[in-house]
Amino acid sequence: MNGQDIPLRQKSIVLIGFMGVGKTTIGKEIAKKLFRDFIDADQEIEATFGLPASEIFQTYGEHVFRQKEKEIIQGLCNQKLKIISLGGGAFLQEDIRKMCLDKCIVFYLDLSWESWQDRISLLIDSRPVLQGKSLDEIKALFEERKSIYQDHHSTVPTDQLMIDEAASYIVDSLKTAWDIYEPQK
Ligand SMILES: Nc1ncnc2c1ncn2[C@@H]1O[C@H](COP(=O)(O)OP(=O)(O)OP(=O)(O)O)[C@@H](O)[C@H]1O
Ligand SMILES: O=C(O)C1=C[C@@H](O)[C@@H](O)[C@H](O)C1
Ligand SMILES: [Mg+2]
Repeated sequence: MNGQDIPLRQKSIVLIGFMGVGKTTIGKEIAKKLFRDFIDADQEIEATFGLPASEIFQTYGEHVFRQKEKEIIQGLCNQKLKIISLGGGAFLQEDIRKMCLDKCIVFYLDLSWESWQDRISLLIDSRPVLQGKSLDEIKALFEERKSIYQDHHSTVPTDQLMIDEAASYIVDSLKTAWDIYEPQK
């Protein structure tokens, strides 16, 4: 099915952004508020290999992780009414960007470097892409990755928002868009 054949109200919601901006945490809250299922692409990949992402990287290499990531996200994009959190590097792949933008509604969670740094201790052990990097190298990656997130439908400035507030912001903007573009009779 092409994206234009899916009613806006039924399109799955995709969250993108750098590691640790809150895609998984906020995604779960959105799912509760909209009574939809939540799916985390990273967790699906990890379940396929029976290994955490860091061990998939170590054992098979990043390219195997990325290949599986594309397959999994393709399957997820073909499902309606889901809330989907992508891994921070998923939008590096043009095919993934295209699929998500065509079939789903894509929200970019935008967090400043200053706020992101406060979370680093929560992330460093479980995100292979951060391991062995200095703070300057991580900052360079953070800045470089911004360009891949520029393809999206809506931005959520998350710096000043608690988890529940960010989820409400997304739900409210969805409801506004649904009412404008697909008013219920
Ligand atoms: N708006 C927020 N305010 C404060 N803390 C937050 C917020 N959003 C997320 N967090 C915290 O930041 C940490 C990282 O969040 P989360 O795992 O949801 O990020 P992610 O975007 O899914 O990362 P990844 O791409 O690596 O999977 C968690 O400990 C979470 O509780
Ligand atoms: O930013 C990245 O490249 C990654 C982010 C995580 O969500 C995982 O998808 C994996 O650790 C790679
Ligand atoms: Mg996550």
